[in-house]
Amino acid sequence: MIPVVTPEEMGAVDAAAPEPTEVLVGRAGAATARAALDLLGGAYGRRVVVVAGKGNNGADGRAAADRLRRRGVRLEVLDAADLPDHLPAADLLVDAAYGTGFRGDWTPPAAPEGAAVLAVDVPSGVDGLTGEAHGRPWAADRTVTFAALKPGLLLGDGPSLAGTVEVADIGLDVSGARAHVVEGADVARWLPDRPRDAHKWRAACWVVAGSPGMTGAAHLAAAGAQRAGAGYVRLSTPGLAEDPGAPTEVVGVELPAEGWADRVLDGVDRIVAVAVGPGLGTGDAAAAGVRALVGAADRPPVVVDGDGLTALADDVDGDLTTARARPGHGPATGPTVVLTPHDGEMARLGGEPGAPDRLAAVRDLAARRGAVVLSKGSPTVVADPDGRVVLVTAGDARLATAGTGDVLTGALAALLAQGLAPFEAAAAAAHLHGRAGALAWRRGLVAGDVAAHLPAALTELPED
Ligand SMILES: NC(=O)C1=CN([C@@H]2O[C@H](COP(=O)(O)OP(=O)(O)OC[C@H]3O[C@@H](n4cnc5c(N)ncnc54)[C@H](OP(=O)(O)O)[C@@H]3O)[C@@H](O)[C@H]2O)[C@@H](O)CC1
Ligand SMILES: [K+]
Repeated sequence: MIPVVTPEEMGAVDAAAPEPTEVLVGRAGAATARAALDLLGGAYGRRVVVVAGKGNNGADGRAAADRLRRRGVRLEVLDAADLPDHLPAADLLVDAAYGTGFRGDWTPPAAPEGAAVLAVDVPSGVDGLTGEAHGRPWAADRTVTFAALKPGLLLGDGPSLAGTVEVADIGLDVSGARAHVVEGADVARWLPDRPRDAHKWRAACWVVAGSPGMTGAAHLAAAGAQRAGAGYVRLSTPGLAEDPGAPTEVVGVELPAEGWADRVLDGVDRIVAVAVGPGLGTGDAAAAGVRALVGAADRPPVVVDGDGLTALADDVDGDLTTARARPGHGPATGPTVVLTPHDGEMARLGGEPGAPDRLAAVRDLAARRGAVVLSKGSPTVVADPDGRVVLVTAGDARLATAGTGDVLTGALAALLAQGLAPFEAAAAAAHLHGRAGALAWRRGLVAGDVAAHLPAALTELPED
């Protein structure tokens, strides 16, 4: 996992560093110079303009300039506070105006025509916490950031202005980071090896979703569970007797339209995880069923999505979502519920979509609900009530198509059923789901394709 540290947290890391700032600035300058040389494809005779501010970000840029000059690069260092209307011609512009200490607005003259842009730590003008661009920052081809990623490189305008982001180690200890970006190697580590005596019940899950006449979401959730490695998928749509459209290998079990939660709880003996909510409808019976199931003391771990989340809207303090899973089912401690809201559902749950500090907003909701919260978006953010946060950058705009959320819900249930703890299951599901979308077609993608590509996403994981 790649650590993500807010500007404020970075200040504390910096204050705790045993080395003086000049030493850190020297290393930051060296890393910047290396990235510059890489972008330039050489040194001698290349023209580089460094725009440097008066803080440490500017100091990093000046330190890089010294190194580059010694390599024969033709350098001009310009003061960010006193820029000409037109910047001199250059092969590379190094943006070291402002870093995490930026405030206000930054509307510099245009970058020299044809010059590559290298941002130091964060593109100047981009808020290191929120990713919001203030003014008209230069769009970088590459950003070299120090010690850890900053949220502002991953959120808001950050990703489109930062270009390719590289984290340079400058000797700071970021082991206390509370947020991380998930990588394939993490997911590989979390997934259990398939045991030799694997039998279908080992990773059995039950999808309770859909409503009579509206079975698409249920089918997609079931397919997501199948393709993310569930050994057995049971599917029930309350009030629906026959479901000829369900995926072939799914085992249909009939549930009454009302009072179905008791029937589920009676039948979960060998079921390791339950998914509830997609397409269930917002009628009273559906909502009562969700509440009874989620609030039951003896249920397996459960992932709640879609209409299931609406049913939990009033459970503000998490009385239902903190119900303990029964012994032997799910983790002995920690949360046993995963909530997977998009922004609208997040607001319904009392969360704050669009909050400037998105990581804190998701973390707060998880703490209040006593549940893992997976906030869908770009990136997807997963928080545990204990304060841990991961960002999943694997997905892209292609996933913003109807039904992909249902696939994610099913995949998440399958990972819970394979024994992952809720936080890791949510992070892994979001990663695999994002990769499945990326591995599928560039255009014309439908949700079923995402499910169909989950095995490819699992297969491409590095060997643990
Ligand atoms: N963390 C670490 O451990 C390490 C961090 N390092 C580096 O330090 C960077 C953070 O440095 P920093 O704190 O000095 O802040 P920085 O971004 O240079 O800006 C603050 C200065 O700019 C000014 N200023 C701001 N906005 C302005 C505006 N719109 N227009 C005009 N002026 C404006 C502001 O002025 P003031 O508010 O004081 O008036 C202040 O003087 C970080 O991003 C990384 O690159 C590494 O060197 C090594 C280890
Ligand atoms: K910068």
